[in-house]
Amino acid sequence: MKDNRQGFSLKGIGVRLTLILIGVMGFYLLTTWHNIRALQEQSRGFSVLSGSHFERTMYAAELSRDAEVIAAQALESLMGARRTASDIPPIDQDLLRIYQNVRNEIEPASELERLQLAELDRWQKPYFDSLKKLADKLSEEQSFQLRQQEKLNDLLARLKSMEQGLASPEAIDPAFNAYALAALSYASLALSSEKAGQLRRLELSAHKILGYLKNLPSLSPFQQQYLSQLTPVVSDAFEFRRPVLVSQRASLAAVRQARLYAQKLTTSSYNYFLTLKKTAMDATATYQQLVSETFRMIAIFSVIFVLLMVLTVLFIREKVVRRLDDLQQVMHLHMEGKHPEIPVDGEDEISDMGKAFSIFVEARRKAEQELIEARQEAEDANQQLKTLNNQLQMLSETDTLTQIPNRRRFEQELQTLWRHCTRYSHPLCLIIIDIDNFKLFNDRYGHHAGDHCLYHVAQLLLQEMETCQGMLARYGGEEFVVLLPEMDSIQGKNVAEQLLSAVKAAELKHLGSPEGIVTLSMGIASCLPESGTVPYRLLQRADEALYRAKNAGRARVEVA
Ligand SMILES: Nc1nc2c(ncn2[C@@H]2O[C@H](COP(=O)(O)OP(=O)(O)OP(=O)(O)O)[C@@H](O)[C@H]2O)c(=O)[nH]1
Repeated sequence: MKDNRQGFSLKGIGVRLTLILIGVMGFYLLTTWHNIRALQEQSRGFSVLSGSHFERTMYAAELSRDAEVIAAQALESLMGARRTASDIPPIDQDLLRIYQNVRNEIEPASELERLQLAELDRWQKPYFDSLKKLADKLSEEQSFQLRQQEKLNDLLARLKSMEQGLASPEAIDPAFNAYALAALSYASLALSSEKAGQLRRLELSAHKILGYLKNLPSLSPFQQQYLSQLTPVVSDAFEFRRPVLVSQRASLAAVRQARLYAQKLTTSSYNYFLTLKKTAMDATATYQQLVSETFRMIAIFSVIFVLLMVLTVLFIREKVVRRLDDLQQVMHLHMEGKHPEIPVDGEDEISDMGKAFSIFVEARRKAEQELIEARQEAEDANQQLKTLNNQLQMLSETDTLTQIPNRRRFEQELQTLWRHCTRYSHPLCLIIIDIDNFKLFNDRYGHHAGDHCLYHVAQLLLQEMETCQGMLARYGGEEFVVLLPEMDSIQGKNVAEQLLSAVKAAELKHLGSPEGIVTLSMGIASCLPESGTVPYRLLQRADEALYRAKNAGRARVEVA
């Protein structure tokens, strides 16, 4: 059995639609996969950004802040040391530890970061060493100040005592008193002096006054004793202040050193912070770019997807639905008997349907054509049969020799006219015609000539009968008969005379006849047929009339 199913072909509408749908679905899966990957990439980037860049940036910020706090605390310590010897806050060891912990958390992520962390580490040790040195210095200064406090109190008491000494009754020289008071003032100013140069200038001034007082010409015993006490007090004041200034200068230098390192450290950590911040900003920009790219791709894919779907719908509408509608319409029109052109374009299932329908229509058209032709042939055969039947009928009712109705036909017509005239009470006239001396004609001219004569006479009679309504037939042998419906004997006789004259006028040669030509004898009879009667009597009467015409000499008409 033949398998009519089509194999795999790209021209098939089903295969094409399937491929299109697979393509659209594949595109959809591809774009979805791409978007998922992009989102995963963005998610990972964002995790790195938040988990690494921002964390390390925060560490860098903490580092910078810790360095600043430690530096500020060191300054605070210094200020406290200058205010009072008992009020020096210690440098917070926790901050140092925290700073170190934060630093340990940071690992460089690039060459630039590594260099910046190296710079940070470069200043880290000197900075903390300087802080330690500062702390030691401040501690040392604290103990130094505690030791100096007693000396200071003693010195202040001695200065006060010397000042009070000038108010005794023995201090009567105002100039001496003024110079001594000036020397005491310089000594007092030395105790609050902040700079070594200033201290030296005050000391020079004080020693100049003391030299002047010693060189006075007439010093009283009181004045000599007072001067011997004043000179060590003034010298002690300057000797006391000098180490204090040295100690303060050393502390200040330690603070400046710590401050310098702090500045270096904070600058390094701030630079590192700026680098990490830039890295984080770059990562954020990259992330934003990825997001923008994803949105752009999604928008492009969506537009392409929508376009593909629209094209698919248009393709289905144009290549399937419209063609199916057209084919359906054409099929309906064919079913209604119209014959529009069947669409068979393409090589897919629909065009195959059109071709199959076209083959069916063509087969049907051929079948109908064959049916029509068969019908036509049948009709032709029928017509032919009818003609043959008619011819047969004619032959069966026509005399072969004379080509006029034979006796059988005559008798049928006689029965018909008999009934007709009976019904309508019309007369019916009958003429029997006999060729005179025909035996002699045969004998003289031969039977064949006799046949020809019979034919000739019949045709002459037939020709004459065209002018009147009636029927001519060969009754048998050389006898003819004429039926004249609705005619009486008189009218019948006129017709008979007319027939007689016509044959006579033809002058058919018959040397056996007294007149030398073919003549006719006729017997006429007519009647009003009645119901229940038969025409036999009418025939008999016409025959009797013919007999009389023969006996009367032939070539004449006799009426019954
Ligand atoms: N040639 C030919 N002769 C026929 C035909 N039928 C009859 N006859 C002849 O017609 C003749 C009739 O002769 P008859 O009956 O004696 O009559 P007749 O000779 O005509 O004499 P009347 O009738 O008395 O005038 C016969 O000789 C028949 O042979 C026919 O079909 N052909």
